[in-house]
Amino acid sequence: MKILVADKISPKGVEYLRKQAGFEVIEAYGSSPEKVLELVKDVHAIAVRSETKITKQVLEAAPLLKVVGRAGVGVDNVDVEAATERGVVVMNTPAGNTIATAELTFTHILCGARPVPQAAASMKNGEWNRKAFSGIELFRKTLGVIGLGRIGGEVAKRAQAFGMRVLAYDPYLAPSRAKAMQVEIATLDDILAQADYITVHMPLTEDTKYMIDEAAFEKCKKGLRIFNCARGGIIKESALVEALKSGKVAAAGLDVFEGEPLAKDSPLRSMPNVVLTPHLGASTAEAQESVGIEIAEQIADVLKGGVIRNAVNMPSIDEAAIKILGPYLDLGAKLGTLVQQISPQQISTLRITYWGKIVDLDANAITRSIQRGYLRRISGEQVNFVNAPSLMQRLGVQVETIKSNNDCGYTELMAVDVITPDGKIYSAQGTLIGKGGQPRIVNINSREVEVLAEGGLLVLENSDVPGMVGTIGTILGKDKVNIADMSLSRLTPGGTAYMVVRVDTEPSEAARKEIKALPAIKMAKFVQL
Ligand SMILES: NC(=O)C1=CN([C@@H]2O[C@H](COP(=O)(O)OP(=O)(O)OC[C@H]3O[C@@H](n4cnc5c(N)ncnc54)[C@H](O)[C@@H]3O)[C@@H](O)[C@H]2O)C=CC1
Ligand SMILES: O=C(O)C(=O)COP(=O)(O)O
Repeated sequence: MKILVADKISPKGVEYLRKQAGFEVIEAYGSSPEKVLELVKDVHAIAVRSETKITKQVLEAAPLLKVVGRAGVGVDNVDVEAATERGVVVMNTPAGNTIATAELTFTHILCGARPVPQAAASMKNGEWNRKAFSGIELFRKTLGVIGLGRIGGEVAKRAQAFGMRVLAYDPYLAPSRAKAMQVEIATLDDILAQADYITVHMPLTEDTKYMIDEAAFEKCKKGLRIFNCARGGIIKESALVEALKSGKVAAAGLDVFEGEPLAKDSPLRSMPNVVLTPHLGASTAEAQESVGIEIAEQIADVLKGGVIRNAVNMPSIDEAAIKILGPYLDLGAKLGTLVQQISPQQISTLRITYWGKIVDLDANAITRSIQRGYLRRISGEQVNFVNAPSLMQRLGVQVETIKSNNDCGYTELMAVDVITPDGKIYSAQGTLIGKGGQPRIVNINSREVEVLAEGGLLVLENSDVPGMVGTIGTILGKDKVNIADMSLSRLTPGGTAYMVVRVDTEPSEAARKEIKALPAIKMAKFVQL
């Protein structure tokens, strides 16, 4: 397995990857986009920070790629949608650089209050100027924290220790977290109107882009001090420059920019009351060691087929959950492929119902496994846990899941129904039986059956006439196909009967034709689970 370390991560992380049996590590930092396209052609994993861009083109140039690991938080440099479609897991390390970034933010806040960088630069110039560099205090001032997640929360704590009043705006925040943090929950307008200091800590999204623009600065107090150690573009740079010029903003501290690296001629570089750092939030020894080792371990786990942690494009499943979920994922995949093989090619809905104990499990993972099973014969090797939902969406199939509390007659049961555009339903139900959780199919197309969900199944619908079992047995015997298991079902004697025959090997085309040609046979399908 080949791993490309495309941005500089901790040597300990690289070392961890090198030590894994069968892993080959290539370190190539600062490569041009063309060089990246060349480097990825035979790699199974790529480790990045925020520099190397993993675009759609890069993903297309990497047919073996399974995982992109981001040693840090923001995945803005990765085309996550394209990765998801290609079944590539994108993962980050959400907590490893929280403190480092909170501390850098606080450094910026302090430098916004007291012009230490400017005073230090003047000392280096041989000056002794005590008049030009006076400041203000943080004590009893109001700090507006926009985005009270991991980093915003740590900044708020530090501000409280400095005796600041903290207002927080975060529309997704649970009131209990705000209460626990002892911050005042506010609207964005409250913050703009009341804050002496504002700091932003959210990802750059459609909602957060230019959240602080000309109109927002209009609403602020004169002399505002503002900081961005999250993502460039949350504060509109051109509006900030104007607000600094007019005196509306007294000081600003920026670690991130609309374009990185920041243009040499950016007006921000020459403004005296602005402190700039080149995206250093996560650049501490501790944070880099933490995220570097973490991402290396996460990548190794994925490549070895183990747990998937901190994926941003699929639910993460830990080791304990995998142990519990394993048999359900297997049963789900089998039911998915079974219904696909007994139904028409075009369907409009895949409806999944869970009963009993399964209702309390992480159904999201099982639902993905069912979709992966359904797509196995349609999308082949390309389908996996990551892209199964988006492939279903591309086919225009709606996926519905129902958790039912009704009595289903089993301790646990899952049903997969496909509904065709003209409203016909094809279905399969399964459960786990015994200590080891043996997967059993207990219903096909509303007929009760009882067969182990494994290997090949001959699913037959026939008129309930004497001698059918013998006839089928003889045809299969002639074909040297051994019967492992058989289940018969009928609603009324002499009506339509259902026969599910589990076979050790696949019947030949000739044998299948012979079965289909029998006058009593209404439907005959060979299904491979
Ligand atoms: N300068 C640097 O080197 C670093 C920058 N970062 C960036 O810092 C930012 C925050 O990181 P974390 O705190 O770890 O993330 P987080 O996910 O813990 O917190 C983000 C918060 O933003 C909130 N949010 C989302 N949309 C919002 C909106 N429209 N208005 C207000 N709040 C909104 C969310 O509810 C969440 O609480 C990210 O953009 C990350 O990429 C992170 C690490 C280093
Ligand atoms: O983790 C983040 O979101 C960061 O912005 C840190 O970026 P970096 O790893 O220092 O290039």
